[in-house]
Amino acid sequence: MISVDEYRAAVTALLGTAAPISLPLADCAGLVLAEDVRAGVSLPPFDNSAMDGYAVFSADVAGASPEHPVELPVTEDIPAGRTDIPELTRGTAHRIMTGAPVPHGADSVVMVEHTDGGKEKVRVERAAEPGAHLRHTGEDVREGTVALSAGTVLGPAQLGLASAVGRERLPVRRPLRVLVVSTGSELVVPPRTLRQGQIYESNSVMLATAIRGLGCQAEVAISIDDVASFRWEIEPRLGEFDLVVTSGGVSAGAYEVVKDALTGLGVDFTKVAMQPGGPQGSGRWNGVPVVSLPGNPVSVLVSYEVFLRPALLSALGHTDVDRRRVRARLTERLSSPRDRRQFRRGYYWQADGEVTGEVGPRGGPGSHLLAAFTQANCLIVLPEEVTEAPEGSEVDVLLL
Ligand SMILES: Nc1nc2c(c(=O)[nH]1)N[C@H]1C(S)=C(S)[C@@H](COP(=O)(O)OP(=O)(O)OC[C@H]3O[C@@H](n4cnc5c(N)ncnc54)[C@H](O)[C@@H]3O)O[C@H]1N2
Ligand code: MOO
Repeated sequence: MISVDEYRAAVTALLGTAAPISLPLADCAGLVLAEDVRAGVSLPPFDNSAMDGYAVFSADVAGASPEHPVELPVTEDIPAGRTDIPELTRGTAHRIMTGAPVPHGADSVVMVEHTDGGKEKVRVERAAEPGAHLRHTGEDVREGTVALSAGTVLGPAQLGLASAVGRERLPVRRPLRVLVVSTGSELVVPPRTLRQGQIYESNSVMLATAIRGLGCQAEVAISIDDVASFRWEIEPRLGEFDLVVTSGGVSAGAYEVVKDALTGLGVDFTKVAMQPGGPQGSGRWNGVPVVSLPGNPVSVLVSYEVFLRPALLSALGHTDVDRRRVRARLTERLSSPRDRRQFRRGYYWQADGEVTGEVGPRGGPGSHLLAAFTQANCLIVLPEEVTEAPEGSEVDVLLL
């Protein structure tokens, strides 16, 4: 039997780190930048106005007030997008809009609200400090400096900045292409009619959803419990994928299709000291990483959380791969098998003003209780040495 931490490290090492690839910004959401990105332009690229109003030389409107307005001729109109930059002559004003380039010779902008809004000539009713309402070249980012550093997770702000400094594509860690294989002769896909002894398939939906949620690609295949047909269906497709994740067929029965098909081909099957999710397999099949999870749906999701999610995040270049861990008081007594780390589905909440939250189990320990998982927002972690956790005791909780 291998420990949870050892097995998690083995799966993370198996997946390694994805190579960099250049992708259009629209395909980069949630991915991790593989190299530093330097700004192709300064931000702002030119001195520009922060307000709609009039560009002036501040000394020309010194002392202006509603009682003693200063009148200036308006000699230019500068909307945003005007590409020539005219010069402001002392004693005149240019009408200017937010984001438009500030003319040479102007050192401030008077908001339109502090004028009569005139087009030919303008009455300025308030003095302007030098520099008022000006946004300076490079105030946000200087051309040539690192705007986004390698390892940055690309969300809306980061992708917006990439576009603002002139990038159309970015070097990112390539999202893994994952083949999710559900095994079991009892499996039927909705809306086909169930016969006695059959069940509707759910593992591939869970895994593909979770994997896609990280920014990876997932395709799904379903195999019956027959070694020859499992190999025949999956082996020719291995070259299309960076990872194969199977579920089912790994424990001790007479028809363990995944274990029987892949033992001796580079995939090792073992027991991990946890519950659920004890029976696991991992290795390479024709060089392609394979992670084989047990078939029970709750075991699948818990195995995903404990092993696959951190390994996939790490492969994608993330450094923060762990769920947030908090301490919480148990609302009821829980028991756990000796020498196994137990992960129970739970609901965590923290009352206003309380330092420590509370957590209650959702459903029992059974790894077939998928409906209870849908009521959970966390996993309660009962360590290997714990067999009893009394009501009111503090436990570790992983927030999902
Ligand atoms: N004698 C032993 N029996 C079992 C052991 C053991 O150590 N000794 N371990 C148990 C544990 S723990 C688990 S977990 C399961 C794992 O078994 P398998 O990985 O071989 O999974 P299956 O037998 O194929 O399926 C288990 C269960 O899950 C259902 N299932 C499978 N795939 C799907 C799917 N895609 N969608 C929905 N449900 C699925 C399947 O019908 C079974 O009910 O073994 C225990 N037995
Ligand atoms: O390990 Mo099994 O996953 O307990 O149900």
